[in-house]
Amino acid sequence: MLAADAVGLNLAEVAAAARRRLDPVHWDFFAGGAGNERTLRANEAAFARRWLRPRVLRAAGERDLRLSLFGSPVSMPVLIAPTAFHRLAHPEGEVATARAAADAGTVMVVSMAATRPVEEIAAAGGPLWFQLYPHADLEFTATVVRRAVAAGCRALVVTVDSPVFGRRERDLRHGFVDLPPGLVCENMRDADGRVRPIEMNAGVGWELIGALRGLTSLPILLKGVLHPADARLAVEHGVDGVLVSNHGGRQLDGALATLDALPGVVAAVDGRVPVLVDGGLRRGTDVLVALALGATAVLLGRPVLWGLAVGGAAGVRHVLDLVRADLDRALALVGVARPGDLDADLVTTGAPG
Ligand SMILES: Cc1cc2nc3c(=O)[nH]c(=O)nc-3n(C[C@H](O)[C@H](O)[C@H](O)COP(=O)(O)O)c2cc1C
Ligand SMILES: CC(C)CC(=O)C(=O)O
Repeated sequence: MLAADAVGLNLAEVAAAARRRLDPVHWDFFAGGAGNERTLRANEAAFARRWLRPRVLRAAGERDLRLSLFGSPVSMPVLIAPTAFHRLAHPEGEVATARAAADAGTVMVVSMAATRPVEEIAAAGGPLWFQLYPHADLEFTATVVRRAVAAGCRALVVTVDSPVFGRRERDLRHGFVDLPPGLVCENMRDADGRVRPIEMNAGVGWELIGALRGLTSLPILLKGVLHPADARLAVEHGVDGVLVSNHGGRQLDGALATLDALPGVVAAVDGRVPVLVDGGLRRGTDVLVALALGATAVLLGRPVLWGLAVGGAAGVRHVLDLVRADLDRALALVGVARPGDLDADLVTTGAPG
């Protein structure tokens, strides 16, 4: 284990430690967002606008954070969001992240832009889900999906907020356009073993869901839904879960903060499938607010990369442990034992005082 004071007492301190260790170009790739980074900032700011109205004398007792998601049992409603290029943060890359996820008993969503083969990531532990960018070439998509399924991935997370690539000016300024020599997107190999470039696909429509259903019987989640009408369409097209996300502010700058989008999506979905959310969660109390507003679980993006940069698998584990302990304490302090028992009534935007 890492000494807590060596890596940080909270995620902001872990981020600061990561920044000291990382190449500034890679720090900016991880930390940055699109355009003016309004959405990037808004994700965290949305949590700062919520206040908790705890209940007292509820005799809630010991907390129990466990739940089961799409057939994957998890020890807490906090999962690892898909993020690209973990080998920029640590030589072991996604394998270290997967080991931490397995030790912590949670799901890691493997990015299609992972820098370790999905088979090696799976060997480090599970459960894993696999994130997919919808590629124009369905045959290629089929190759990738078959490989992820064979490796043991238990759900597909299809990213739909990226018909084109967001404009990330930090990367443009640094001229960071590709992985350094020696690193490739190991899961972008076609049937002949050649690595394809990551491609965005502006031509894809709702027929995608049916096409993916033809490839796999795995649960399908849509990642990147903000509009209630799309949430409704997603359910009508038979998706198994909706992930409210604006890609950590890296795609459409000016897009709504995910916490502000969440209640509309939850209302539109109306309990028919689980709603998950990511973006800007940095404290157990943030997790609690998202769950109270209707999310079944949340995902962490950047904080996992900070932990990885600081201490490999132990660093990621430290991040997950911090959030778990913080969530547990926050639940006790609002008088609730199980995340599923949280209620929107505990959260208010009312100004304090
Ligand atoms: C460096 C980085 C790389 C990312 N790569 C991917 C990716 O490959 N696929 C994807 O669907 N989302 C990707 N995302 C978005 C995350 O899955 C997630 O939506 C976002 O990071 C959550 O916000 P947070 O970083 O504030 O926790 C990436 C985010 C970051 C920061
Ligand atoms: C480089 C991309 C493939 C991944 C990424 O940065 C993102 O999805 O935000």
